[in-house]
Amino acid sequence: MVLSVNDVTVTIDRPRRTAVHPVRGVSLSLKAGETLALVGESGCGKSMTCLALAGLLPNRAAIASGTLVLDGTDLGTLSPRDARDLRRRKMASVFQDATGGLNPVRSIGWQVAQAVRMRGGATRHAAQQEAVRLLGRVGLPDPERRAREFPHQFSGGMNQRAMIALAIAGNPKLLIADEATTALDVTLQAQILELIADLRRALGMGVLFVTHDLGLVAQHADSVAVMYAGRIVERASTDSLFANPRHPYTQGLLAALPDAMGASARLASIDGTVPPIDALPAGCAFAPRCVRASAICTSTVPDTVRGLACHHPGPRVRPAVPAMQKEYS
Ligand SMILES: Nc1ncnc2c1ncn2[C@@H]1O[C@H](COP(=O)(O)OP(=O)(O)OP(=O)(O)O)[C@@H](O)[C@H]1O
Repeated sequence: MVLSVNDVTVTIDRPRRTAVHPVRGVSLSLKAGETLALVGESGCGKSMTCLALAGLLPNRAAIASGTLVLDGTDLGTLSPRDARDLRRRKMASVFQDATGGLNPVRSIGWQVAQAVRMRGGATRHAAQQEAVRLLGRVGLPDPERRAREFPHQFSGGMNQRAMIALAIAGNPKLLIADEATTALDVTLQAQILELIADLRRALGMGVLFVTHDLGLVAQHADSVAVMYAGRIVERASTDSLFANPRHPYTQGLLAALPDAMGASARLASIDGTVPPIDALPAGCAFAPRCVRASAICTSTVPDTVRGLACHHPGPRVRPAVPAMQKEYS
């Protein structure tokens, strides 16, 4: 396993108020070469999960319990410094707002070359050449010249591409991409996802990606974890999740997909909203929005059994949305 996340809870301390838990008992695993998509509505805890894995939680937020095993090493057994080093060597992350991840006083090429050297141990010259090649691969025109430029000379989209080059430089074992390509135009987004897929296949990189786009999930992910109010409510292979979602929340998300045939672009969003994390209902957090909720749902949090956390899992009641075909294997 490239990554095992076991029962991880993230706590945010709040001055003079009770702490909140944006991530609650999350378990995930990722094999080499596998792509796992993390999906769910806004505010479900996807970004907090990624930040926890990447060691980038904001102030006052921390992993309160659970374990993270990265490429065979339990990060909890390491000193903070060693944990940071291990993460730096083995994993890379790209978030939607890229600019914060770049150093303003170093050229783009220098930064990518540094990442190549840090992970791969290449010579300086080879790392510089590799940096130019990577900048070309993420779609930067004239990469040799662009490599000498600084982040402020780049547009937002170009910086996003530079961040992706930086992330995949030196072949990390694990790539965490949190809405990493959302800001890019559709063609470039497709190119970058293809590039990531190439690297995944060629180098056995594990990819955890967060997206709101279920079409991308169908095309690029091997498996899917559906998150709701800080918990994983359903985990399954992409094929089985799209063909036979079992959790009412997953069924709601899939029903919100426009008809794959384009016949009706019905966006039937799920009634209600995600509860705020400081006012979660007792029992299953989805119960107030759930068509199948019964008394037990409002009193008892469901255990996760074979990847499903639901008291009443079952086939969907709505008409089926045609399963989307995977474009890449
Ligand atoms: N610093 C903070 N203090 C308190 N609560 C926070 C803080 N940061 C985030 N949250 C809360 O944590 C929860 C999870 O947020 P998170 O950003 O992980 O969701 P998300 O699923 O990634 O949403 P999106 O798709 O919009 O990025 C939300 O309810 C959010 O309001």
